[in-house]
Amino acid sequence: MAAQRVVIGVDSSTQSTKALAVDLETGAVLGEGRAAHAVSAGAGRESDPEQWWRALAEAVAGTGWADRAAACSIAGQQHGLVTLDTAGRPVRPALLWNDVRSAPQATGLAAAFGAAELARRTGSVPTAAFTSAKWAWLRANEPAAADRVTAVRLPHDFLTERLTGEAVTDRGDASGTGWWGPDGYDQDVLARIGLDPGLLPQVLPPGARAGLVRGGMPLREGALVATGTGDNMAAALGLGLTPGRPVLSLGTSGTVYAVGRTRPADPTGTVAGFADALGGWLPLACTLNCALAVDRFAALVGRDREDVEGGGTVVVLPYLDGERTPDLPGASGLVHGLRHDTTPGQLLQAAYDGAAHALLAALDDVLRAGGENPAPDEPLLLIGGGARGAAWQRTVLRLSGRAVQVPAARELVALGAAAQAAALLTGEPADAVARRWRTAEGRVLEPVPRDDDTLERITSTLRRARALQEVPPEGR
Ligand SMILES: Nc1ncnc2c1ncn2[C@@H]1O[C@H](COP(=O)(O)OP(=O)(O)O)[C@@H](O)[C@H]1O
Ligand SMILES: O=C(CO)[C@@H](O)[C@H](O)COP(=O)(O)O
Repeated sequence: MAAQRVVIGVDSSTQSTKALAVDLETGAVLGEGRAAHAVSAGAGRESDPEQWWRALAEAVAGTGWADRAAACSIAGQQHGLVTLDTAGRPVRPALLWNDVRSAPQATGLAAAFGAAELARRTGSVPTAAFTSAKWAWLRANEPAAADRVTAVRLPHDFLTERLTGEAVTDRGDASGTGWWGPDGYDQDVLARIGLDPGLLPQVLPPGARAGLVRGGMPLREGALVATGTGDNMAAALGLGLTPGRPVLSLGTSGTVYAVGRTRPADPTGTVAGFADALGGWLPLACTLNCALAVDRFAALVGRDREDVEGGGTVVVLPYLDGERTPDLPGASGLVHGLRHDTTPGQLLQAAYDGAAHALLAALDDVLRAGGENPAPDEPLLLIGGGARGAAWQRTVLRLSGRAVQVPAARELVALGAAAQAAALLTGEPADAVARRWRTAEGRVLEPVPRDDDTLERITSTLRRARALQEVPPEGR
């Protein structure tokens, strides 16, 4: 009865699709598949949703269980604007979470409603990342394309709908649109950006079934499909996260978050007030430049990513994609404090430090926004591609001053999706499935004294460099 025992979880994230086939009882990973995505360069960040669909087929085939799994679920990068025509085909490439061209539209929305009022309504003050700003950008810059749109989806909704034929989403990913609040879609925000609510998917309750896999699909016909969710919400499920336990995720984006018991509404916009994929909240701060930006910096200085050196006073703000935390969408990379004796290894270490700085600074705000008390003794869970790197681990230990736990399980977003799929079969909450699978277990790295001098040097450089960084983003 193999079909009863195995579920597939998918992470369709910025750089790739990753799929895991997981044993329902034990959580053992039975097979893995992966396929890369292309992201546009230049002023914007776009990807073709058809490419995600092909990558999904390749990744699930790679698990070896696509034709036998009993249930599946798809998690995806948050916020992306997927626009479809009457045939369900993309009208244009998706505008991704790290496309900063929509910054003026985000500012316009905050000005129209008031930042505090938007935080009260939708949980968040929108930045360029939010789908509401992206739709407003499309309306302003490509009105003919916007007029052809008959359905608006998030990346994971698009893939779930292709599999099932059902136009549905979940509260976690919906909370990153900027047009969803506790009472459902916010009609005033939608009216302001000129988006017909009839174009949006239905928000299903936590634990609901999205539908069944249709015939002719890359997964077994009739397999159950869970709602899926945003990648950060899925990782929270995948860790079996309980309230107040902080997570730092080092991927293309850097994120810091914790499950909260109270609904966040940070009027400063540093903490996004997301919902989780269950009934709670997931306050989160996100940077645009994390592991990918540091790797790019390593290539620039001609070093392997682990080839770092301590010492020196150079500061790097690695804002290669603009930045979201702090909200400087037009910012660019900046090196300050170079001396004759600065080494390439010190420059690279400074890039790690500059990438970690804002995330760690936001950690306590994230906890407070969810109604939790900061608990400095609680080990920080470290996940995402960067969590495997020794230089990243040492950087986080040194700049946080706290213990760090690195789960042995690697693909926590895909595991969270798998837990959501498993929950459809067993009736358990998805986070309880993940705790039963012991997914968060892993090495705990002992704390070291916090390097306050480095943190202060970065804070001070950031403050003095504001005139250079507070510029409009390139592009329309
Ligand atoms: N062993 C490693 N050590 C340090 N960094 C790594 C390692 N493997 C991957 N990375 C970094 O992780 C990034 C991918 O992270 P991941 O969380 O998979 O990305 P995504 O944002 O697409 O979800 C890569 O761009 C790379 O910078
Ligand atoms: O925008 C956010 C969170 O608000 C990002 O975290 C995206 O969800 C993309 O994630 P990765 O592809 O880097 O995992």
